[in-house]
Amino acid sequence: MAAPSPTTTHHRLLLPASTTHRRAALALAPSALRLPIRARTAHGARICAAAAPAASTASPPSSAAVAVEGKPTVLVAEKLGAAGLALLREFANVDCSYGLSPEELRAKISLCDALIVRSGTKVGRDVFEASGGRLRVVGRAGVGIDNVDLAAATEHGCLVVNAPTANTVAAAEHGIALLCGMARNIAQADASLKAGKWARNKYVGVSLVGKTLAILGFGKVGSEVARRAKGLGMHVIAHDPYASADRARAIGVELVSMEEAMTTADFISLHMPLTPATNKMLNDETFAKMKKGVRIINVARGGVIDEDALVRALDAGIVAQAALDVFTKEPPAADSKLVLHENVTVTPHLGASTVEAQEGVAIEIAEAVTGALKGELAASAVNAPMVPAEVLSELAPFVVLAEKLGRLAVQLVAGGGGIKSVKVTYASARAPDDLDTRLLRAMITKGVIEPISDVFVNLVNADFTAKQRGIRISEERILMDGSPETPLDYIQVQIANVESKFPSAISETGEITVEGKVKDGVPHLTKVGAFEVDVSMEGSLILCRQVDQPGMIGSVGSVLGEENVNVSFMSVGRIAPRKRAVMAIGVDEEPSKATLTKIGEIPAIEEFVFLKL
Ligand SMILES: NC(=O)c1ccc[n+]([C@@H]2O[C@H](COP(=O)([O-])OP(=O)(O)OC[C@H]3O[C@@H](n4cnc5c(N)ncnc54)[C@H](O)[C@@H]3O)[C@@H](O)[C@H]2O)c1
Ligand SMILES: O=C(O)[C@H](O)COP(=O)(O)O
Repeated sequence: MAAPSPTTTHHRLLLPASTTHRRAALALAPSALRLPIRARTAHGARICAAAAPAASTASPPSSAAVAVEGKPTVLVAEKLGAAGLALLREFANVDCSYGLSPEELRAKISLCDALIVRSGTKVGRDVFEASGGRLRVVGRAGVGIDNVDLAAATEHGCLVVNAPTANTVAAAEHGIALLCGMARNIAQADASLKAGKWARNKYVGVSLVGKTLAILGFGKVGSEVARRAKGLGMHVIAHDPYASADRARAIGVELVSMEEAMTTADFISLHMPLTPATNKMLNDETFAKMKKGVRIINVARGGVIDEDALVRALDAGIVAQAALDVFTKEPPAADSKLVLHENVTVTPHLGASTVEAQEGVAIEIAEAVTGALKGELAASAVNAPMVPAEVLSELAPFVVLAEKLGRLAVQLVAGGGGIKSVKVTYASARAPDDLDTRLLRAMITKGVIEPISDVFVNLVNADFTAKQRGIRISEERILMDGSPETPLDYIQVQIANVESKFPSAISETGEITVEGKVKDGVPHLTKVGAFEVDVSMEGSLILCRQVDQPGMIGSVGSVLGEENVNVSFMSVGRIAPRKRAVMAIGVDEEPSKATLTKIGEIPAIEEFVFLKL
């Protein structure tokens, strides 16, 4: 007979919480998904689950203005609009500390639940390490997240959200301003006149009408620039490997190859993110292909241009002029040849800097950060899978089932450290491409890993954590007959190549197997090994394998009754009458070791296990 081995588990939250607040968090606990969602779908945004408790008790930084006990602490490291700050203050202790050195940021961060930055603060691995696990959300008040180490954030289970829409128009307007200003030498002529000169012949410009503008990166800003340039009478083409040709056509823009963009454009405007693939995308080789006298505008990121190569192209006359808002190093060196070049117009990263955009960005990021801290769903998560709101809402009960099945399966393993392979089977009448299982997989992973480790698993770090522990999570679909209205018929979780402390949980094919369904919105355990049972998955569970004979329910029930342990449900699954059976008993209270030993001593009971759901 297997020795009783109660497994103690804590229901943890999707995002790390301070230990002292786990109790508060429990109130939120099905928590992982609190619906309805603060809808951002008006922007066409998709939504991803992130959850956490609303509070943390660690002392807030001394500089937080009114530090209220029990509220989370948000460090705002760069200037943020007043409306956003007001929203944050309704919910959190807000510490506005602008211009921190990297050392100061590292020193403060372990006292903060969330950090809000713009492009001027580098949030590297050192910051996540220094946070000691407390930092749960990084909010980028703007679009570009190249200053945040996303891999490190993910590894630390920290959600990164941005404000992707509020500064689009401002950036596009700045791009157009630079385009027009450069074509007519506005900045140079202004400086010349202020220096006492009247140089009418020197500053003859070029016209825009009829000229070809190539937009590289046809996303939000790129397409707004295109619309405006069309209004100026320009012929607009765009290169973007991921953009839809239909969307481009709808605004009269032709999508072309990089080669065609390089060789035909009179003006080139850059609007792609800085990634390893776009780093130094304009370089000696690409400048050599351009039309002589091309003009370049960059309001994206400095790093997408090889700046030394641009100086060479300007000196060689390949590039007639450049207008730059962004630089590889910001601020650039005072003696930067590029900045000081007479054919270059510069602004100090002002693309997003309009009053309207900054208020919008501040509100957008404050909503995203407070929502994530409250355990709501982040529409603008950048390091977690995005799941559409409607999908989340229908999957919500299956998410709870998924975590409980994972939690149950791992407790059945005799010594959990050796788990290498978890197989999940989803039985559904839906076509495979009509069922998004990423969230379910993350929750099963959470259920499997948390009881056997100290790590917090959430939607952000589930896949990473499983990989790091050498656990392969594989998924399989079974196509059922029936109505595709319900997303899933059942979920099965199997753990292969392990021994079980309840050997009856091992199926004919050799894996620990548990299966469950959602009935009336409640998760039910419907199969253990080869035995069919039907118990709702709440509280704790005793599984017994016994000889199927009369009086077993009464015998176990009376042992539990002697200790005043309330039985909430019972179900018996048997292979055949009077042969082996598995009895699943739900209990409201945790029985003492002595009581569990007494159950084990009932003669017909061959093995049993106590499990926490
Ligand atoms: N100067 C500023 O103050 C300012 C303000 C806002 C945005 N930005 C920057 O502008 C850029 C664009 O912002 P957005 O909001 O339009 O982003 P976005 O994600 O909507 O658009 C970026 C586009 O670039 C495309 N792209 C990716 N790789 C590419 C490649 N190799 N070649 C061509 N296209 C590629 C993507 O498919 C996408 O369509 C970002 O770098 C952002 O940080 C700067
Ligand atoms: O990526 C962005 O949103 C822009 O570059 C704006 O950056 P900022 O918030 O530092 O102005």
